[in-house]
Formats: sequence, structure tokens, C-alpha cells
Amino acid sequence: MSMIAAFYGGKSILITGATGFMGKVLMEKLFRTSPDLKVIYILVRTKAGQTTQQRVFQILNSKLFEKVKEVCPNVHEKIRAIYADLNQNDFAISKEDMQELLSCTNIIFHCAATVRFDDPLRHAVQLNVTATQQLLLMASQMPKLEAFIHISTAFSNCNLKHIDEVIYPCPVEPKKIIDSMEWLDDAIIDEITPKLIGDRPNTYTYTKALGEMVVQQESGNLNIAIIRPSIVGATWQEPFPGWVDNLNGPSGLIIAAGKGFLRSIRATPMAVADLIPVDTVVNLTLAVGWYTAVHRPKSTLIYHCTSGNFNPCNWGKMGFQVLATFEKVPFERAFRRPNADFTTNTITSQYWNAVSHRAPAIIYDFYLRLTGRKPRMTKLMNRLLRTVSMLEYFVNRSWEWSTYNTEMLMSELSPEDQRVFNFDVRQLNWLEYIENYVLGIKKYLLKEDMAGIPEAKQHLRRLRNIHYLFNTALFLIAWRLLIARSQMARNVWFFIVSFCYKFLSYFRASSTLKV
Ligand SMILES: CCCCCCCCCCCCCCCCCCCCCCCC(=O)SCCNC(=O)CCNC(=O)[C@H](O)C(C)(C)COP(=O)(O)OP(=O)(O)OC[C@H]1O[C@@H](n2cnc3c(N)ncnc32)[C@H](O)[C@@H]1OP(=O)(O)O
Ligand SMILES: NC(=O)C1=CN([C@@H]2O[C@H](COP(=O)(O)OP(=O)(O)OC[C@H]3O[C@@H](n4cnc5c(N)ncnc54)[C@H](OP(=O)(O)O)[C@@H]3O)[C@@H](O)[C@H]2O)C=CC1
Repeated sequence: MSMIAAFYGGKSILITGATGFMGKVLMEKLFRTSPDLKVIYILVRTKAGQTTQQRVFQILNSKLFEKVKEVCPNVHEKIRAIYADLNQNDFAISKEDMQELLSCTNIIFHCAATVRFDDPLRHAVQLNVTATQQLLLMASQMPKLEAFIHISTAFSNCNLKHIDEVIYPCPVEPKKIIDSMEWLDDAIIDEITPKLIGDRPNTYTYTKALGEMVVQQESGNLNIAIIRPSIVGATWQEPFPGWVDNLNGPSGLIIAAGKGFLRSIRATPMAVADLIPVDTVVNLTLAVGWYTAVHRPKSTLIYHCTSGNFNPCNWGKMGFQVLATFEKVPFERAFRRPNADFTTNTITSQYWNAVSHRAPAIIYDFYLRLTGRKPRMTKLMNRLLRTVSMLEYFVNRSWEWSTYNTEMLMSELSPEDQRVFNFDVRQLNWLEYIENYVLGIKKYLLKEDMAGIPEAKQHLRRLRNIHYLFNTALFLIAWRLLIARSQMARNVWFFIVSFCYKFLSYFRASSTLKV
């Protein structure tokens, strides 16, 4: 019997960010392994015209929850969606709901965050710092609370090369930052943002670091743990391989590459691609929840959920395997044939951006205009290249994360718990994982049918022929122009033609002699 699964039985669990990528997988696993849990409270806002109930309904009716419904048929009765907006005071939670949360909650998993790299500092602070502070305040008023698990990121200290499982202070206190956001206007905040984030690449990593400081400073008597996952990718095993539902991390770039939009990137092939499957992060999170509540460590423990030191994969290997998978299962209606050129040189990268990305976009837009349609490719390409430029920081560096606490926890688990809540990435086969990841993107993100593979392959063959034809035509035109204008080109042309002629005459003469 799994001790961790039993621990969550009868518990009232509060999850923030339950509608997000990680939150959904966390809920799914909780219901599947502990169907006798009492209730999961989720803080949900309304979005895209959907009420909180509609959003929950959609999640429960998704493929991700198919297995859960077999194990826990009354799952909808065990989810209590509470309207909340983490950007508002008291999260805009009604009095009655707040009362219920405060008096009943046993465990909190705080997953909500803005993960956008380009969020204005004010917004990132509001969600990643102030909301965390408010949630801690709520937690301190919960008499039955056994553990508060905060999800951070392994990149909160990406300005360091070696990162230990400790909290590194930021120069300016989070409280000062929170206060200053109240009275500074947007223009001044934008101006001081680069100075505040210092050698971090974006407001996301900076505010996640501030969030950790807040957790440390406001922990009081709470039983807290922090989990720091690296780049969270599709599921490895559970509930089934390859599930993914957003474009974050490498997923968006894999789509862009598979559709032939992105063919080159400034990336270091040997740099470690510290990807971690979302189900691995969730298994560790649940194990940490159990350990923190039951063993009540004296201080706040931080757990790195990374793959690099256990089972490293690099971007080169990843890119290679992604391309190999495109051969077997291509994406439909590609713009160009997929290709992946990794370059570490900025000038080469700019050259490829011009030749491989911008030029085809301009040509295609020209074609759209000619055929009376609205041009759109250049705009799309600009957005894509902007996205790529924001991710480049992470694919040109390697980090080392120490994992003492994560390893300690692994050794504390019973063999059954190690199996049910497996977070040992040494067992992960990268080639298989990446293949399933690409397949998952095709099925669950692009919603493409496997029956369309022959047609997609046929389309790629057509693109290859167009590519050859285009290049040959381009070469002939360039050569014709050159010959017309340059004596040297004419000489070279004469030399090549006479060389071929002599070679052919020799070949013909020697074959006649043999006869
Ligand atoms: C030649 C290369 C080919 C490669 C072949 C094979 C690939 C295999 C190797 C891949 C190597 C490269 C992998 C790089 C991955 C590195 C990720 C590292 C991240 C680690 C950081 C820490 C991890 C975390 O803690 S947090 C989680 C990470 N967070 C994110 O990833 C968020 C990033 N996204 C953003 O910040 C924004 O979305 C932004 C700024 C990129 C774009 O904002 P904008 O306002 O312009 O647009 P959106 O409305 O958000 O979207 C516009 C448009 O772009 C699509 N899109 C969104 N995100 C991505 C993405 N990550 N990649 C590609 N496309 C994306 C979005 O859907 C929109 O499309 P529309 O069609 O316009 O709707
Ligand atoms: N994905 C990754 O690669 C990594 C993620 N992490 C961390 O893991 C955690 C989960 O990330 P992930 O699931 O990928 O992120 P998502 O962007 O998928 O989910 C974010 C969640 O936060 C919720 N949220 C955002 N703003 C508000 C708000 N104002 N009020 C209420 N809820 C809000 C979102 O709700 P809604 O659906 O309404 O928008 C959503 O449920 C985050 O803390 C992130 O920093 C760490 C390392 C890597």
C-alpha cells in the first residue's frame, strides 16, 4: 500500500493554478491515486467567456481525466471550484468561501504564477510575489493546515552557474518591491526594471526568486517546502505518455520547427537541455507534500526537480531526435520541410534568420498578395523570432543543480511509493520520451489525426521538389546574370564546360578501347 496515497485520503487540498499545465496533472494524479480524498478546492478565475464551472467541466471531460473517471466516478463532486482572482485583494474570494477554505484546508499546493518572460514587472510581482504573500497569510489562519508546498522554478537563480537547494537573497527586499509597485507609475517601473532584474534574463525568473524570499520570510510556524522544477515538458508515463497542452518551454518551438517555420536557432548543441516531465514534477510534489506534513522538517526544504545531474540530455541530441520523429510522423500542412541548424555564432544566426526565416516569409507574403490574399507570414515570423530570442538565453548555457534533498526524499520512500510516485529520472529513456513528446504535440496540441500522416508525407515530398526547383532556378538566373556581366565568370564557365567535354571524350575513348 502506498503511504503517500493513503496520506492524501480524507484530506481537503487547496490548489492554485489548477487550470494550468502542471495543476491539471497534479489534480489528475491526486484523484487517481487517492480517490478517497475529501475535496480539492481550486481557485479559478473566469476566462475567455467561460465561468469557473464551465472551465472545471472542460478539464474533467478532457482526455487527461479519462482514467480518473474509472477510478473515481464521483470526481466532479470532489472538486470545489472557488472563484478567485489572485490579482485582487483577498483574491476576491467570497466571505463564505474564505471561511470554508480557512477552516477546512489540510494541504496547499501553490502552482499559480505568470510564466511569461515578458510580463511587465508590476504584473509579475503581483502574481508571483504579492499573491504568494497573501496566500501565506491565509495559510497562517488555517488551523488544520499540515503543509504548504510552493512551486518555484530551478531558474529563479539562473544568474548563478551552480545552484544549491537554498534560498539566495535578492539585493532589494521583496517587501520594498511590493510597496514600490503601489506608488510608482508604469513608465518609471519600466525604466528601473533592467536595474532590478540585474543579471537575470527576465521578470519571470526575478519575481520567482522574490517569491521564494517571501516564502522564507513569511513562513512563521507553517510547514513549508519549495519545489524548483527546470523546464517542464510533456508527460513521461502518466496518465499516458506525451500529454501536453501549452506552448511553453520547447513545445512551441517544436511546433514551429515541425511546421517548417523555424529552421535554425542560436543554441549550443552540447548545452544541457534540462527538461523534466510534468508527471515527474507532480510525483515529487506529492511526495514532498507527504514528507513535509508527516516529518515536519525543522526548516523550509527546497527540492530541485531537474534531470541534468541524473540523466543529462543536450539540445543537440534533442533537436536530432525531434527531427527524426518528424520523418516518421510529420505535422500537417508544413510551410517548409523541417530542418534544425544549431549555431552558436550570432552573425551566422543573423544570416540564417535572414535567409531561412525572413526571406521565405517575404516571398510567401508576396505570393499571397499576388493571389489577392492578406499577407501574414512576415508578421508571424517576427513574432516567432521574438519568442526565440527570449528562449535563447536558456539554450546557450548549462547549470548545475544540487539535489541532496530530492535524493534524500527518494531514499525515504517505500519501494511501493517509489513505484507509484516515481521521480527517478535516471530511468527515463530520452529518445523514447522525445518521440512521445512530439507525438503528443501532434495529437493533443495540434489535434492532428494520425490518419493524415501519408498526406503529410506527400506534402513534404512536394515541398522538397519545390525547394529543389526553386534553388535550381535561382542558381541558373544568378549564373546567367554573372556570365553576362563578368569576364572571370565567363572564363570559369568555359573552363568547366571544356573540362566536362574532355572528361566525357576520355571516358568514351577508354570504353571504346575496352570493346
Ligand atoms: C532549428 C530549431 C528547431 C528546433 C528543432 C527541434 C526543437 C528541439 C530543440 C529545441 C531547442 C529549443 C528549445 C528552447 C526551450 C527553452 C525554454 C526554456 C525555458 C526555461 C525557463 C524556465 C522554465 C520556467 O520556469 S517557466 C515556463 C516557461 N515559460 C515559457 O516558456 C513562457 C514563454 N512565453 C512567453 O513568455 C510569451 O508567450 C512570449 C513572450 C514568448 C510571446 O509573447 P507574445 O505576447 O508575443 O505572444 P503570445 O500571445 O504569448 O503568443 C504569440 C504567438 O506565439 C505562440 N507562442 C507562445 N509561446 C510560444 C513558444 N514558447 N514557442 C513558440 N510559440 C509560442 C502563441 O501561441 C501565439 O501564436 P498565435 O498563432 O499568434 O496565437
Ligand atoms: N512550465 C514550466 O516549464 C515551468 C513551470 N514552473 C512553475 O510551475 C508552476 C505552474 O506552471 P504551469 O502550470 O506551467 O503554468 P501555466 O501558465 O500553465 O498555469 C498558470 C496557472 O496560474 C493561474 N493564474 C494565473 N494568473 C491567475 C490569477 N490572476 N488568478 C488566478 N489564477 C491565476 C492560471 O489560471 P488561468 O488558467 O485562469 O490562466 C493557471 O492555472 C508555476 O509556478 C511556474 O512558475 C516552474 C518551472 C518550469
